[in-house]
Amino acid sequence: MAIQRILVADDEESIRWVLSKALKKQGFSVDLAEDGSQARSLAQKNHYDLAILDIKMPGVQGLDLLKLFRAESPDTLIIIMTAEATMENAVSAMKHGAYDYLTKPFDLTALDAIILKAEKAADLTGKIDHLKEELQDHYSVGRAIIGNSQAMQDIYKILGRAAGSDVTILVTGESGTGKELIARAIHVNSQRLGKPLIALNCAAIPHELLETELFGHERGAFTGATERKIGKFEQANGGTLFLDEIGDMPLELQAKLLRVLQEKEITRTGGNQTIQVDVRIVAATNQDILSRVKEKQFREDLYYRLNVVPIKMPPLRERRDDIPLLADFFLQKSKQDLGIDAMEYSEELLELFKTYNWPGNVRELENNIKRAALLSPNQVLTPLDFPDLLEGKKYQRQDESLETLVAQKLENSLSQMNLHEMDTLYEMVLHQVERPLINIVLQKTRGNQIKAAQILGINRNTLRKKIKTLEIDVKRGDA
Ligand SMILES: Nc1ncnc2c1ncn2[C@@H]1O[C@H](COP(=O)(O)OP(=O)(O)OP(=O)(O)O)[C@@H](O)[C@H]1O
Repeated sequence: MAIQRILVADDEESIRWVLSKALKKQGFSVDLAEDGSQARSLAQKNHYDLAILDIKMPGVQGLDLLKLFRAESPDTLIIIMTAEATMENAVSAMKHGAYDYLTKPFDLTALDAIILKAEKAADLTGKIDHLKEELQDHYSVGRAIIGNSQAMQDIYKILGRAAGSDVTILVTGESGTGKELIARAIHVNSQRLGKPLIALNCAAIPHELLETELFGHERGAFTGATERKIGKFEQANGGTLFLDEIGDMPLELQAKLLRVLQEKEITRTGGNQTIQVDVRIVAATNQDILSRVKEKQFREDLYYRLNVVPIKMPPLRERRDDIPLLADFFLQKSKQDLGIDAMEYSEELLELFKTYNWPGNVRELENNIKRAALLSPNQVLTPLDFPDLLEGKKYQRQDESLETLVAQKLENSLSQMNLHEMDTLYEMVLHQVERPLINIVLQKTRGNQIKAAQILGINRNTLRKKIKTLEIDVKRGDA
């Protein structure tokens, strides 16, 4: 990751002008903000490799911007500009994670020296990130596929036969049946292991951006293309490209994809150079792709080009034999993640698992088990720990719902208070709910705040603030 895009925020026009000129001359792309609020909205829209922020600005101050960057874009390097070289300023900037600071007035050689140092740091960070990704890739690409049912064994056979060659594979099946897992297994079992496995979800990206996402673009290819972008095809060169939800690809792009697959070369948008690519394609869809072909929404020629080897993932309800194995696997995983030793299923629950319909397939089973392991105070999990499944089966006992329990408790407590004398009731009640909630989750995660924030679905910083204001003892996990 070299430095390409820089944000300069200063309310003095002359400083903006000098910095912008000097930085652009060195080939950087530069955005300017004349106050803190403008800087903040630019930072929310774009990613900056480096931000040079004045410490004192109207609107949001430089140090607050610095904190914002640290929280939302931690890899952006920050240089703070201060008018006076007071120690408080410098210390405060560095303490909050600034990369360096400049004292005004500065000459451009001081700026050059800092930029050069920052470039080296960015380069190093890029290398470390790359190594981390490689390591992560190595350990996560080959995630275990669980299942011994006949249906899964048939799939393993096809996988074994087809993975080693470069044939294109089309994986179909309902959502949550493990299509992405299969794509990873294909990559891991091919000669392309060690090369990139790049995934693109065609449904998650707006149609108009999909083309440049796949093939990249040159700088200046269209308004807003301030930098060259390398597309997924080039990123996957030598490896595998997993095109998820291929059924959602717009027709014009299908034609282009077909050409690329035949010619094995791409052209970046706005460019005229053809680039050779050696990429193995695994595509997946949860739609009935043949009906899309009949409706002329999916090109027949592309369908045949992708569907050289079809793999159809069976829904979980059609391979119920695998349910106990999967349930065990996910419970072990949750116990490990949460640091719990003892927890098991009741017979009744296993029966419910086997008879439930699982419209969300393996993903639904996995998520339900994770949630129950986290929230249940019991060592033996029963159907009551799985309200979603009971709701699905329509025999949930209303009086067990959390809301009803809280309402009863609240009514009891409030009846013993003189409400007319209260002035912070709302806050007091919220604290009393928040404190035990955060405590329980912290206990389950053994004080790991990153995991706890993830489980609660709140920002790490928000959790940190709450721990402070609610005076929760993190080590012990109680107040
Ligand atoms: N056989 C399996 N063994 C272990 N875990 C599985 C299995 N099948 C699916 N999973 C897990 O279920 C979750 C969903 O799987 P995956 O994302 O591969 O499904 P998908 O079919 O690609 O879903 P979607 O169509 O919604 O993208 C993942 O967390 C995955 O690890």
